[in-house]
Amino acid sequence: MSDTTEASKQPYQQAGTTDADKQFNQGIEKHMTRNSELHTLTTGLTDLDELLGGGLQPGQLVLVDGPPCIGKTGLGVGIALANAKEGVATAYHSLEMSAAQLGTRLVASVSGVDLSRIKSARLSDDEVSRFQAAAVQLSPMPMWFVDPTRRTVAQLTRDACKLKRERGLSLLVVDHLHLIAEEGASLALSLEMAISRLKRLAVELDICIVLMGHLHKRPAQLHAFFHPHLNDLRYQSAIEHYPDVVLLLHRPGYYDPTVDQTWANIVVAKHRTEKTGVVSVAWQSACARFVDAPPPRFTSPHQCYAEAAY
Ligand SMILES: Nc1ncnc2c1ncn2[C@@H]1O[C@H](COP(=O)(O)OP(=O)(O)OP(=O)(O)O)[C@@H](O)[C@H]1O
Repeated sequence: MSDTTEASKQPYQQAGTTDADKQFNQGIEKHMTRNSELHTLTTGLTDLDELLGGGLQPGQLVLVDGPPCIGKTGLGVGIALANAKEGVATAYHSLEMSAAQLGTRLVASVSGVDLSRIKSARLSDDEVSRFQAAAVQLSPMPMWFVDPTRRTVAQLTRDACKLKRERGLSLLVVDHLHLIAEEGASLALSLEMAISRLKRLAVELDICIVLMGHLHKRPAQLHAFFHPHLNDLRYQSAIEHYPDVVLLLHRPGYYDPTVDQTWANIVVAKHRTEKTGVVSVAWQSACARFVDAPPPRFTSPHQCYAEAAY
């Protein structure tokens, strides 16, 4: 008798009995085991970690966006430091700063010493000891700076694979997207290709990639009073498809000198598996870092509206 019974000819089968169902159930079990083994990566910011469902995950591409000098590098350095401190193998690929400049940013971020005072070498005794303590804290951390002359995704991929193989890389910060060149492609195509390839790299190496971008297109006059949204970014199709998480930086004081200059918000504008929302943090300009902060005190009705409007 052939196996073409009535049941096997049905175009559908009872839920839970098909091969696809079995594969689905096995997939869920595997996913749950994997999740319990996953090492969540911190952002270094308590409320942000909470909103992100515990933090960032291996395999994720995280896009951090905002206008020039809003603090993208500050956030990237903070995420890299917070994880390297925990022993997470971390690489920082800055395409805009030398290793020495990046080193200065790291020391300022750890010590809280004013960046301009470090650069001018005019430090008080207290600052010298904080600087030295930060350097001692930094030296054993598993953090690598990637050669800033490596400017294509292919070069970046080779370096990341090597670091994964030799050092167990878990976190890669790429600062920033616009400086990655894809030869022979238009800017739009080059950026979309870079975003998609970095997503693939994150999955293939099972690492978290934090990518800084500047894809904002919103008119500046609105920025002080409203949080940025996902649809304020260019290259929507790439943004919709590839990053797992999109963080938008917003500092009302960036646009309006009359408001509290430390007040900053991080908008989780996209998250593939968690809810979106906004967290308030504090921006410390002198050492270019974000730190945890209590909820902001509203100093004008416009600022209240910015909170309520998201
Ligand atoms: N030497 C310094 N002294 C004082 N503030 C500084 C110094 N260096 C940086 N900052 C602060 O850090 C801000 C820039 O932060 P950051 O470099 O993280 O921004 P960004 O968004 O990464 O900039 P870009 O778009 O140029 O990459 C400046 O606007 C300033 O507030």
